[in-house]
Amino acid sequence: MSTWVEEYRKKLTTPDKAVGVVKSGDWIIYSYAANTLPVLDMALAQRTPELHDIQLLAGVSMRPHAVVKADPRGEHFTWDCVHFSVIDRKYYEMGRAFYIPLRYSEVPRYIAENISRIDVFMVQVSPMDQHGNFNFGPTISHYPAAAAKAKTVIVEVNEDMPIAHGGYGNYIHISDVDYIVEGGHTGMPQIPSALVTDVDQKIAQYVLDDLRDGDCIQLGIGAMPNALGQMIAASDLKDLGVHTEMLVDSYVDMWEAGRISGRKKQIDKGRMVYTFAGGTQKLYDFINNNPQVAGYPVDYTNDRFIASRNDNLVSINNALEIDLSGQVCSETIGPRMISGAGGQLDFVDAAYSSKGGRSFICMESTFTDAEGKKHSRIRPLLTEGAVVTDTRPMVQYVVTEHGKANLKGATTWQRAERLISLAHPDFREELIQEAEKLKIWRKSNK
Ligand SMILES: CC(=O)SCCNC(=O)CCNC(=O)[C@H](O)C(C)(C)COP(=O)(O)OP(=O)(O)OC[C@H]1O[C@@H](n2cnc3c(N)ncnc32)[C@H](O)[C@@H]1OP(=O)(O)O
Ligand SMILES: CCCC(=O)O
Repeated sequence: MSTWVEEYRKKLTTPDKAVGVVKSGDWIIYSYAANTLPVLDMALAQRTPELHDIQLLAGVSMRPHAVVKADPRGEHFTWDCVHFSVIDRKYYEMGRAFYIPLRYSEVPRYIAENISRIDVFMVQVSPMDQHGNFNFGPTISHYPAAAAKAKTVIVEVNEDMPIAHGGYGNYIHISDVDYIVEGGHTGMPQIPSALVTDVDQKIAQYVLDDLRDGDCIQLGIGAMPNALGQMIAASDLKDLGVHTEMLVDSYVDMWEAGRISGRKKQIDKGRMVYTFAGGTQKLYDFINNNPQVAGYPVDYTNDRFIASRNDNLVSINNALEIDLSGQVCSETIGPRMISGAGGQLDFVDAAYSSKGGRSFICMESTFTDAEGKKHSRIRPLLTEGAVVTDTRPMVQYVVTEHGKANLKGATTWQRAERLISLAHPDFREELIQEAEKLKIWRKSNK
């Protein structure tokens, strides 16, 4: 019997016993995204009445949580998110979730330096290999930092979790684990690609027109990046590379269509680099035992100095609104949280820092509210309470279904002119009047 099998037996316990280590006042990190924990979460929820003032650091939830259901008023567990998924956004609307404003690249450092202690790290992993390693599967993110900081590490084994190859940090060794819980076949969360509209396709076409053979791409989340992925798959682009934060289904389409080779990358040549993967079974099957993909901690993927070592890095992300000076908001509607800063600014910065690189911030020019009223996403000023995700000196290309504009180095009047040309025609006159009041409209334009 190998040493690791013996150690496995010693550390194997039931979910109830494992969560028995939690005490009132503890700080806990829950693994997230496709590693959202079903079994340990259920066991912890059963202890709700006896536990108080527990901080749960989580976010990007891809399954609902029993601890939130068991404590709808947040009297026992506080839900602190590094980023909101649709599920976390629902918790926030219930008054149950809080946000930690951070660039995603900083999360490991925040754990190492800015949290005084982590009492427990609970993480979903794949079954142990013969060397005593548990693979983190589709999400590496901040898990190595969490494991290094936590006083107690509990792994929940999911028999269905893919084994993902990585650069480093994609495994935790049994010697660094305190308790093992066997979750059985708990499946993988299935996140279907967002439905693509004609507007998404028009926006994606403007970006596609700018892509060149050998570019190294980062696609954000949502329908437009998904549309672009499908359009790249159908194009004749070749030798694309991938250095991204999130891996989604459309990368599999691009790979299968022969668009991605990674041959022109300066680092991680030939490999698709990411920090978390979320999509359908097609994606989880693709990453399983595939040496062509490499999962890394987020302070590698999203670090501007590392990412920008790849020439021609092209970042393509979505935003919610932009003001006429070029400040981009991608995370709130006024003061209402929608998602988070995530890795947007990391990649806007990295792409521009890369030789030949470019960054694209994309948005539909309008938003239609529940009453059917259209609002321009290009606004004189950001909605009161909105936060700035990308400051105006950082922003390069902005794209809507009405065109594409480069804001780098543009004066305030050029920004106003270029952005108004991207606005929906119904709003252009009103925007010009507001630009005049803001003293960013040239008299010679009249
Ligand atoms: C994982 C990665 O993305 S890696 C890329 C780097 N990270 C980032 O870019 C992080 C910041 N960006 C993001 O979070 C996203 O790209 C977003 C939020 C800007 C856009 O994401 P999408 O999924 O395309 O947004 P979507 O159009 O579905 O809008 C999200 C929500 O905001 C609401 N919303 C959007 N615009 C408005 C508006 N002007 N007024 C009111 N509500 C609005 C939508 O109704 C939706 O709400 P719901 O889910 O409750 O129905
Ligand atoms: C976890 C961060 C997700 C994002 O960048 O959108």
